[in-house]
Amino acid sequence: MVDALKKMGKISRKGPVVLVIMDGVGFGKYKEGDAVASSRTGTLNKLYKAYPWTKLKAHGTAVGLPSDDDMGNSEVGHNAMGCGRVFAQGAKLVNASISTGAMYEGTTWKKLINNAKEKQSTLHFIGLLSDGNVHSHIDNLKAMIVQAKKEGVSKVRVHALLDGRDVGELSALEYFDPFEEFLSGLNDEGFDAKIASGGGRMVITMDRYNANWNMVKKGWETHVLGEGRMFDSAHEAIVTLREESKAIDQDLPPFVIAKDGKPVGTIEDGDSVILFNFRGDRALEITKAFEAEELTEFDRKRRPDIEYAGMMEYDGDLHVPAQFLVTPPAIDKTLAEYLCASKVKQFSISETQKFGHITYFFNGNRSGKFDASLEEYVEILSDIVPFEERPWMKCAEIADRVIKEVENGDWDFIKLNFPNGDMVGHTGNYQAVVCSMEGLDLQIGRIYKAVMEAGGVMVITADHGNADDMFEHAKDGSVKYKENGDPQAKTSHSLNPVPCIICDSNYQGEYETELKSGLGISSIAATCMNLLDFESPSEYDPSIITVK
Ligand SMILES: O=C(O)[C@@H](CO)OP(=O)(O)O
Ligand SMILES: [Mn+2]
Ligand SMILES: [Mn+2]
Repeated sequence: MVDALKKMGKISRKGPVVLVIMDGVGFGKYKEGDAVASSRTGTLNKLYKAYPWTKLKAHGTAVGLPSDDDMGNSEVGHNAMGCGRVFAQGAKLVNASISTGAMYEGTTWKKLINNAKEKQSTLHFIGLLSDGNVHSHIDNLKAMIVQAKKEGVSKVRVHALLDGRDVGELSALEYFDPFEEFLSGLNDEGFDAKIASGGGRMVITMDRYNANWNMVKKGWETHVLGEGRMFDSAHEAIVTLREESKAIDQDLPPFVIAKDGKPVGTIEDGDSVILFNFRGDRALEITKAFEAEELTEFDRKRRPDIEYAGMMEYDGDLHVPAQFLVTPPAIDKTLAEYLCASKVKQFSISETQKFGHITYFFNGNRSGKFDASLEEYVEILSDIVPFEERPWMKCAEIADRVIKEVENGDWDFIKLNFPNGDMVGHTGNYQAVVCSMEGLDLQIGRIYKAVMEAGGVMVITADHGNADDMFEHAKDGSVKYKENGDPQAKTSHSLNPVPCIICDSNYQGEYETELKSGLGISSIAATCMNLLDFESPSEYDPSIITVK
C-alpha cells in the first residue's frame, strides 16, 4: 500500500478535476486524412484559444514500446496515464524473453512442450498474425515454432486471426503467404506444422470487456471444434471470403482448414495450447473459455483437457491465465492507488468498448478497485453494431452521466474515456469519423459547461492518435490511392502526439500558464495530482504544470 500524498496547500477548487480521454484523437502530421482537423469541433477550437494546452508524446519509447516506430495503443497509453511513469511493455518484454531464450527456460514453456512430446500430441498456437505489435508479433510466433521443433515437438497447428486493424486493412496475405512458406520450410518427416483455422479479429475470438461473447463462441467452434466453412488452405480461404463478403481483414468470416473433409487441427484432449497475444483485454474471454470449469456465456459442447498458457499474465488481480510464458511489467503505485490512500473520491466511466481501458488498463492491468468505498466504476453498454453505422456511439449517454455526477458534487476526481475517435477511426470510414468527432465535440462542450459551473477543472487529453491519420501515405508523404481513385483508408493508430488542454474554472495564477513541453502522456498522472492540490511522488514523471 502506498502512502497518502502530501498536500501542497496551493490549489483549491470547489468542483472536481475531470479527466477526459478522447481515445484515438491526436494532432495529424498530414493535412489530407486528418479527420480531427477537418471536423467542425467548435468546442475544442474554443478551448484551444481560451486555455493553456500542449502536445504530449503517445507512441514508441514514450509509452514503453520497443522503438519509436511503434504506434501507441490503448493499453500502453492508459497504463502510462494511470501509473505516472513508463514501464517496459509486453511487446518489449516478450521480445526480450524470446531473444535471450529466457522464455524457453521457464517452467510453463517446458511444461507445455513436454506435454506435447510425452503424449505425442499437438502444440497449438492461437493469436493475431501480423507485426502490429499491439496484441502480438508474428516474429514471436515464428521463433516459438522453431524452438518447439528443436525441442522435439512433432505437430504444430496455428489458429491465425487476420489483423487489418493494426496493419493495412487488406494486408493479411502479406503475413499469411510467407508464413505458410515458413511452415513448409520447417516441415519434414518428423515435423508437421500447418495453419488450422482463422478469421477476422473483429468477428471471432478477440472480443473484449464482455461486449459480444458470440465472437468467442464462433472462435471456439472454429479453432477447437473445427466447425465452419472448410478450405484447403488459408490463402484460398482469404481470397474466396474476401471476394464473397467484400470484408476488410478484421471483419473476414471464420474458416477451417480441412483435408479430405476433415479439419486438420481441432484441439483435443492431451494437446498444449499457447495464446500468443501478449495484450490482455482481448485475450481474457477466450482464456476463460479454455480455463473455466463452468461457462455460462456459451455452450462449449466439448472442453478438451489441455495444457493452456497465455503469452503473459493478462490480469494481475485475478491471476489469469493460470499459466503464462512472460511476466508482465510490474506496474505499481498507480494514480488510483495513491488517490485512495489520500482519501480522494473517484468516479470512472466509459461505454463497454473502452470500459476496461479507464479501469483495468488505467490501473495497471488490474480489474479490481483499490478501495470500493472511495471509487465507483460505471459502464454504459455499447451497441453491437459496426461503429461506422453509429459513429456517435454512447458519447451523449456518457456525458449525461458525467454531468449528473458533476452536479451532484460527490466526487473529487472524475475520469472518462470517449471511444469515438478510436473505434470509428478503426473502421477506415472517413465520413463516419468526422461525424464521430463532431458528436464528441458537442458532448465535451456540455461537460465543459457543467465543470465550469461547478468550479472544477477539466483536463482534456488522449491515449494515442487514430482519427488524425485516416489515409495511407507513401514515404514521401503523398496519399496512396486505390484503383478507383479513392484514398487508401488507414485503419490503424497513428504515431502522432496528442493534446492536453487544462480548462480551469478559477485560475488564480497558482501555476505558470505556459505548460511544459516535450513530455509524454505519463505526465497526466502527476498533473491531475497537482490539480487536486497534491505533490506528485518523486518516482512519477513530471507534471505538465509548474506550480508556483
Ligand atoms: O482495438 C484494439 O484492440 C486496439 C487495436 O489493436 O485498439 P486500442 O488500443 O485503441 O484498444
Ligand atoms: Mn485507445
Ligand atoms: Mn484503437
